[in-house]
Amino acid sequence: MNDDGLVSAAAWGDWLRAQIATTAVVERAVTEAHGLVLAEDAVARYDLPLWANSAMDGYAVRAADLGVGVSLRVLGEVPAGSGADPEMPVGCAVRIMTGAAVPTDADAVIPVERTRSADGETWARDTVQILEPVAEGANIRRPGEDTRAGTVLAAAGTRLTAARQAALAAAGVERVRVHAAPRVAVVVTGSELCAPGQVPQRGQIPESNSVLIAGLLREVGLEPVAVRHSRDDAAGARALLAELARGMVDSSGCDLILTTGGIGPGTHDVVRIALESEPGVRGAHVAVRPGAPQRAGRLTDGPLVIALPGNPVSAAVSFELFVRPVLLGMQGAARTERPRVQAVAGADWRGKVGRLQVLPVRVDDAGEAGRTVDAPQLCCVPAVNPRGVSHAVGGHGTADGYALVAEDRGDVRAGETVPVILVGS
Ligand SMILES: Nc1nc2c(c(=O)[nH]1)N[C@H]1C(S)=C(S)[C@@H](COP(=O)(O)OP(=O)(O)OC[C@H]3O[C@@H](n4cnc5c(N)ncnc54)[C@H](O)[C@@H]3O)O[C@H]1N2
Ligand code: MOO
Repeated sequence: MNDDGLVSAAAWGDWLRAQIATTAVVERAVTEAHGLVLAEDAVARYDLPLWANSAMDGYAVRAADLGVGVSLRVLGEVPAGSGADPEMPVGCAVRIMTGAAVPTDADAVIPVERTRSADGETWARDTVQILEPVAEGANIRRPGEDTRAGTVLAAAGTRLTAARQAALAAAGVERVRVHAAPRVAVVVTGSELCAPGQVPQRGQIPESNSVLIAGLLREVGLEPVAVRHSRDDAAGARALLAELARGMVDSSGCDLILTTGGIGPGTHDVVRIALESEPGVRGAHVAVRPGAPQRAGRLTDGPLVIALPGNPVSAAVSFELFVRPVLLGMQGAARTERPRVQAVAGADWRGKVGRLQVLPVRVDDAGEAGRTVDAPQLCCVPAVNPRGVSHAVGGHGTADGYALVAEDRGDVRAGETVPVILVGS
């Protein structure tokens, strides 16, 4: 790959992946591991459910004792959390609550609604009458019917979502081995940028890329270790990158520096100027719209740097296509790309053969495009004007996803199907 040559999006992604070093493997409490990627399989320690337990508030019974109008002697009560296992002679019942361990002698639970007490109260004290019998096994959640002890609940390479974390906690897994979260520093560049809340003077704009990139990092479970702004001053930008590379952000340094802006051919494009002398850093014109200019590589004895274009939508698209997979790859994730869904285009738009087009779209399941098809399905319409995407930070904020129009496709016509990455929920 030549510096500043035209490369496909796939080739640029492959080259970036080849630069990745996976982060250290560390042990964490399951409760502290949300969003991290498992370095080893996590195996259920307990059966789920752990005990035969009741799915209903009612009476633990022997199914063979039941019949319409039959009365059973009530021996007592087993609430959830009780360790009691009362003996149940024939013709007896025990009040039992949802989640409570079912007595060994019982083989069914009859919901309280299918019973009557002698005194008209909901719950019988001494004798309960059966209104509608249940079959053997009814309303008992069997040990291991969900998951057996010894089952791999989450394989190495899996990211711990809240649901996976909860599954591990429920199955008695206390600690997991995970890849440490990559430490990411963010640098935005541009002398035209003013801080949020400051009133822009002529030529200035409110800075938004740091909000975008820090937020996208949080959406992938990472808190940036530093967010800095460099003016368009080459010496200052070089000094800031060197400072971050030396690990002066905090005592532990960073694994990745993400920059936005300043990578074009302009006289003030300071990130390009600062990185041009770095032997491990490559620049390329990637065949993708938006997000064509890209520069990345490893600083000498230092972290990986990925320099994204400054246009806000170009930066966001570049993050989705190139940075997110790198962040997950650094953590050994088995899956580094989001799934794609098919959606019907609700409008015509122009494409360009030879470029992967990544168009921010609004997606719904009954929108304008729904009228062009018989069955309800996902529809997408451009969230920005397809002729001017890269700067359209406002329209981009209304998008739910990115339509991906392949390099060989060109124009898209209403009613055609396009793959979409959903990002907005
Ligand atoms: N002669 C050429 N000019 C440009 C080319 C080219 O190939 N030849 N490519 C264009 C494309 S495509 C892109 S993308 C941009 C990339 O330029 P930079 O990465 O150098 O970005 P900047 O010039 O610094 O900024 C571009 C644009 O984005 C705004 N911006 C930058 N940072 C922020 C921020 N933190 N928050 C909000 N907005 C930001 C900036 O004001 C500019 O409007 O180059 C084209 N030009
Ligand atoms: O590549 Mo630029 O990101 O099209 O606007």
